[in-house]
Amino acid sequence: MHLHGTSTINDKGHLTIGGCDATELAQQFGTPLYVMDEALIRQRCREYMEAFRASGLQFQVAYASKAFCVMAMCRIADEEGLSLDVVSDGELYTALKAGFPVERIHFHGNNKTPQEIEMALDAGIGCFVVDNFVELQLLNELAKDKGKKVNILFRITPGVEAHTHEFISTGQTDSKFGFDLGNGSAMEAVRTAKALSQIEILGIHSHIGSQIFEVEGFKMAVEKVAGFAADVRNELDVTFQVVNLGGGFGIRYTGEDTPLPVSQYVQAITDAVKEYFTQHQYPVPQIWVEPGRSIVGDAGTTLYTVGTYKDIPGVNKYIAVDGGMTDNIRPALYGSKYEAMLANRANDPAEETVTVAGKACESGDKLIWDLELPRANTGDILAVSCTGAYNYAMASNYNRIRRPAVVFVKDGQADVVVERESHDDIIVNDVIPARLSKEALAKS
Ligand SMILES: Cc1ncc(COP(=O)(O)O)c(C=O)c1O
Ligand SMILES: N[C@@H](CCCC[NH3+])C(=O)O
Repeated sequence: MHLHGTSTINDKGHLTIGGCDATELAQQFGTPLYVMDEALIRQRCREYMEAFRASGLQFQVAYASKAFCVMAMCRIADEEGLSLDVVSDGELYTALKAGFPVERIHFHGNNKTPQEIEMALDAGIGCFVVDNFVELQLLNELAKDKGKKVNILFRITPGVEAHTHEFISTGQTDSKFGFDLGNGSAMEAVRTAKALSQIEILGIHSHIGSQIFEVEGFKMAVEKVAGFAADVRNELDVTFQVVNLGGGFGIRYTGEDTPLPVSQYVQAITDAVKEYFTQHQYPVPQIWVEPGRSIVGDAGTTLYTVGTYKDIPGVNKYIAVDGGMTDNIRPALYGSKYEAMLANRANDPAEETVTVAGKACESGDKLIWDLELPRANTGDILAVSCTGAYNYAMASNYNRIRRPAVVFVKDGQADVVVERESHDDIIVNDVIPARLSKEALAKS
């Protein structure tokens, strides 16, 4: 397993993260346990901020909180000077409760409810990334009711097609997100918004996909956005101050992944912005981005306790852990690959290839298909790396399995930032109607 961030092997042959012995963390906090390397999260935030500072452009780096949204993470994003992208009232509530400055929060989503819009307006949100015509009208009406003006970016689908880069999957025409550039609806959206009394047009937004390694897709998006901005200025006399290029910067889950350093993504984007906007004699706008995975992904490690072992001679060997698809749905959902090791026997040589299975009642509940490991024993601690993004965020209570705790580790200190769910948490929203109570049944 590749050792990310502050991870090392200590003289007991144990994996350590943030100066904490992972085997001891497992004992202290129980498993499954999400361990987040705080120094690595902060390092990634700083890499973005420094690369943008070096570009000389005005910018905002908005952490895409969908990747991992808990109050402690909002505090780190705030301390590091990032903005925040939220996509639901739940993420907004988390950020506000964490004291995140509301003017640096951006609200996304293709189907924001009236209640969500009102909550964001009441809070005084920094901007809405408007996705469609229904939202545009609704936003204007609700803002009028409240006597407020509201800043917006238009989310456009730039038509950067999947056939050029298979992984670029949200920027194409057939997408549930945004106003299409090619069919004229993006231009129509700007025309409509210009006539709406409460709407302040700040700029434009494009997000082309996730876990992207090359810079070409981003450059193509910038080229399209710059051309569109120039057309809008000519046709409608509207100048965009902000161009938001979304997230999608890839990370290394396994040796098959080949991400670039953050600074190279940022430089490619800022260079493209300078080049294409200057070509159109357009004032170079502020650049915003929305990285999620690349801020928190490789900072996360999940610790599990190995339970059962099953050898099907000549076919497969399974080790089962005390979590699985409920804390990491990504292998089952996308076929995602991960690396792992025995945290308590880090120096033991690999002896066999196993499939790591979860404990959910579902054949597809597998975390890793072909892991080289020493012969694992019941009670060993399995560490799966790169689980910081879209793991806790997408965790479920399937089979009424309780969601794990999350700890932040740094300089030998471990702090719980999310408590493990209790049995009572599992039933907290359950209601037994009076007619189904045991007493009522006894009477009938
Ligand atoms: C609009 C938008 N912004 C930002 C992100 C964050 O993407 P990533 O975690 O790949 O950086 C996403 C998710 O893909 C998204 O849909
Ligand atoms: N949840 C996805 C990414 C979706 C990005 C959100 N637009 C993942 O785990 O990789």
